[in-house]
Amino acid sequence: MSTLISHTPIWQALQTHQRTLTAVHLRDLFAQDPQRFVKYSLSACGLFLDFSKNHLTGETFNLLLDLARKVALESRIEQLFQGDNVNNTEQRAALHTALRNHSQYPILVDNKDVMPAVNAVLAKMRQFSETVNQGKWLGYTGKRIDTLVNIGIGGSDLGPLMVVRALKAFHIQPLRAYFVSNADSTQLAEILADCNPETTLFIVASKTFSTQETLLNAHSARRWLIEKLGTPMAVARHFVAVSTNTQLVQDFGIDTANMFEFWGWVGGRYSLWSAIGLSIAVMIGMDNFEQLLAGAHAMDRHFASAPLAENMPVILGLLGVWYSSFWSANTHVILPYDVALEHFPAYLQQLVMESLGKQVTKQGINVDYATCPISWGTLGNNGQHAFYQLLHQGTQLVPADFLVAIESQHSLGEHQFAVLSNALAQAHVLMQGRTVAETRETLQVTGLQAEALEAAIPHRVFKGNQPSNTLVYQKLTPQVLGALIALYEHKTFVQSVCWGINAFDQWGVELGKQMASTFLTELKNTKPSQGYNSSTDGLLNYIKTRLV
Ligand SMILES: O=P(O)(O)OC[C@H]1O[C@H](O)[C@H](O)[C@@H](O)[C@@H]1O
Repeated sequence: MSTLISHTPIWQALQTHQRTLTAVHLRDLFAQDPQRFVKYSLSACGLFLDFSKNHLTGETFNLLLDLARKVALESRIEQLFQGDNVNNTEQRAALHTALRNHSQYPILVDNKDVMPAVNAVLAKMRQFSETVNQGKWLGYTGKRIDTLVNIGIGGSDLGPLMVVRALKAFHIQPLRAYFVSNADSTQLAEILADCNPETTLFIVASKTFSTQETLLNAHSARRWLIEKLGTPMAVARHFVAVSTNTQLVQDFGIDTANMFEFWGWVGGRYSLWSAIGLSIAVMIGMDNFEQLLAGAHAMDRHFASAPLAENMPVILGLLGVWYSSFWSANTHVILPYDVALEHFPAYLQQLVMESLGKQVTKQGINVDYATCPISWGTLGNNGQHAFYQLLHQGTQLVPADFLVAIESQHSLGEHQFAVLSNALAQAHVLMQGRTVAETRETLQVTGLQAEALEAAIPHRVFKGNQPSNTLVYQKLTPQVLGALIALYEHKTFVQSVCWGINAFDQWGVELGKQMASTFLTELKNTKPSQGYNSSTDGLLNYIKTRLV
């Protein structure tokens, strides 16, 4: 599209419609329509979505669907799945869906079906993970591997870390996994202190194999191993690599027989389904990894085939656009009521903000509407005792997603009732609020004097009207988790299509990296730094004189 979507009648219709809704409280929408829950909820792939607690009427829904049609969402979804150049600034496809294509339909990239290569890597991952799981992959001194250390950052860390932690109940014993990502040596040093060099396997995960933090950590880990085991020969039994760059893997000193390949058309933040998920495959076993892929594939099929009005990622994506671009919601909070999903909000931050934190369209035109919200969140139960105050009585509109497991991974009697009642209570109160009259009524029974009672009311009123989605699933299995992740991937894609932006590049991270390499040289240069600006020069020189 050459013009901005904001200059079309449908966008303007949504703006006008939004103004009519600002005065309508969510509780009124429920009062007006007893069918809201039935109308605005649906199931797909083991997930149940209630989106009725949103600033949404039948008219809103229709207008949002018109927006989806205006941006030709259905054909854009088709293009994504068939391997078109959807990532136009890098001239490539974004085919994470091919990695979990359990239907095995051919997917062509440059006229070549990618499925045989995908299947070959999956087979290699199976063979490797089974060898490790059966205790047949031996370290240099002949001992079985019991510890994995994944060295990677960004998409080569957040996805595998999140899934490995989420599926702890499925871990194969006696394996344990660590994740090293940060350049601060404290992280690696503390992990190595817990590792036995004879039984530790390092997975160096990097799409480019040129990421500063990852290479630093990989080199330090290799030095540690050689020092402990006394010979560089040990590296072959204790290091494997996952990358698209064979040459750099070889240059690092890892035998390509121990390399697991993936491809340029897999974006870093969409890569946990590829060999980047090797730590997952080893920790939960390849059969469970396949279940994760199957869950994602089921969501892919749903996304590609369900009508727009019954399509879960489409609905979530349209609501995302609705709040960012029309309601000025600057943030979106993710609130899992499932400890297994502790790392899900952090994982989503990269998926959402690296994909949608863009200010120009795919054609390079500056947008004149808000795009990506700040994505944040933490375990809901903990958040209640930390930041929910702001959600309830602050001044900002904060759309929320409640992620609710009916069953915990480990059942201990009463606990799950507490979890579920809290999740339901928070979503309810955020929407419903408590009016002045209701607050007064509540306070009257406390026997407060009239004046004190009136003074107390404003502090105890809840405006409510905070929108939320509630996603419920029975229990987090590999399959459910696969579907959940794919749901958010596709939601993100839907938003990108509506905003006309590229969800698959990340030019915004480059300049900082380049500057860091300039400042690395500056820090090592004993002469005073000058010529940047007084703050940067001042900080460089302050730190340089104190470097030990
Ligand atoms: O996998 P790598 O090539 O090491 O990249 C790791 C990460 O670094 C980059 O800076 C990108 O912003 C991320 O999208 C990527 O996931």
